[in-house]
Amino acid sequence: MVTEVRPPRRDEMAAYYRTLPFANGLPHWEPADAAWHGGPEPWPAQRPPASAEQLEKLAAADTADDSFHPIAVFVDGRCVGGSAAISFEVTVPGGRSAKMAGVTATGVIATHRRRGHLRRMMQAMFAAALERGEPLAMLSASEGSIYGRFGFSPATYRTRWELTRHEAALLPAEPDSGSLELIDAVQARKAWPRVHAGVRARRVGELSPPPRHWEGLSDEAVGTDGPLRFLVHRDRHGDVDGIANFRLPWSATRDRAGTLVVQALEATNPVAYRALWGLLIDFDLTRTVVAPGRPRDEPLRWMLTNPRAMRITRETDNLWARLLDVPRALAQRSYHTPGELTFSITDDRICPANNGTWRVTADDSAVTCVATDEPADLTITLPALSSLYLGGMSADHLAYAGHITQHTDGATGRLTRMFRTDPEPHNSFGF
Ligand SMILES: CC(=O)SCCNC(=O)CCNC(=O)[C@H](O)C(C)(C)COP(=O)(O)OP(=O)(O)OC[C@H]1O[C@@H](n2cnc3c(N)ncnc32)[C@H](O)[C@@H]1OP(=O)(O)O
Repeated sequence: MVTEVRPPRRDEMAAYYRTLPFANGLPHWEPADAAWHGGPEPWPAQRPPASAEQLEKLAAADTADDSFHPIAVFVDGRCVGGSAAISFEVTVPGGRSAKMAGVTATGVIATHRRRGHLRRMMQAMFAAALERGEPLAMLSASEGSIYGRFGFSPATYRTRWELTRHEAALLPAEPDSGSLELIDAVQARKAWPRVHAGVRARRVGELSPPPRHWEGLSDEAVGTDGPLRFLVHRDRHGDVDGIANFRLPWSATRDRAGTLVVQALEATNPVAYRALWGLLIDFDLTRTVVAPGRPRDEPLRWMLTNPRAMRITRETDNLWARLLDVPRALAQRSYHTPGELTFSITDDRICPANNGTWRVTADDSAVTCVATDEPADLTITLPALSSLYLGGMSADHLAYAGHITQHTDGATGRLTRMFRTDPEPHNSFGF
């Protein structure tokens, strides 16, 4: 038996896609419409297996895309598993962009599972990412028990919240000198990249949009979800500084009728943000507003006369991070308070160059992370350091759970103060 792990050739792309759940018509693990978006269907319709034409179209698009790096496992020449890394940039604390390998579309066919094929693909993807100069990898996990063993750990969270229209009103604020406008999908495809670029520059965890990311925006209705509608805010000069995508799904049942689903909302300043929400939470003929995929620390809460009107109805991990090159990744971000910290990593079996003792030094002008022979202030597991990287997780809690062992008094507190970011990291779309 000959096992090969390598990128699929162009003529092998259809076989590669067929190892992935989506191409086989297998159910998505997340009942997106029901659980996240509040749509009227209890479960999204089963998708049929992708047709040969669809796979061919996908192969043409993916092979033309330089940021898409597929990997596959072949056993005796037959493709039995696949995955891919997408080259992204992610905003890290301090506002710089770090190169990142986004691992996605992973599957091993049922007859070949638990033989180490995913492990082989991960190793190959990590090595290729390091060669491309990407010091970290990220993914969203289908099952929470799979990816910790590869060094991944939650780094951002997302929530779904609901609000009852008659319970919610905005606190008074200065009059808005800008304006709101409903636009169509063609205009939205132009407006989104500008607003997103402004938001991404300032939001830790936000990703660079992949090629063709905004092309999917359309005015057409999808099933009972109703068409996507687009609302923009313009500042007093007429420039778009905020945008929202929302739906008013049709429903046969009275308790679900009148729901407005905000699928995305971004603004580059609080005035635009407030104005967009102001209209959406008080939209005629609606009763409930549902917002999926939002940050845990949504500022809207603090703009309401009754903060309790906004109820979190779901929360889950979003991006899982994995540092591939610890010193390089840590030197790319900045730190909340200046300081110096020495820490050891001993548990990285896949990227053993990360094992050792490192000293990170941050002052107002520069950050360094170098190997050192000095005694370590603390020992931290690679997944825990990966969780802390974007600054949204609690070092105290990770220490409490045994992922950090302190050797010098006060070292965990220093880690907390240096690594923390405010607001929490968030990514507005996945991959
Ligand atoms: C980032 C994304 O793309 S999320 C989408 C992931 N894909 C899916 O969930 C589709 C359905 N699942 C599958 O196709 C496969 O089960 C995969 C891809 C998740 C795993 O592939 P496999 O080839 O079986 O994994 P592999 O044999 O390399 O397993 C490596 C380790 O992970 C463990 N593992 C793999 N899958 C799972 C799982 N679903 N739950 C718990 N542990 C798992 C194995 O037990 C093994 O553990 P060990 O290192 O302690 O021995």
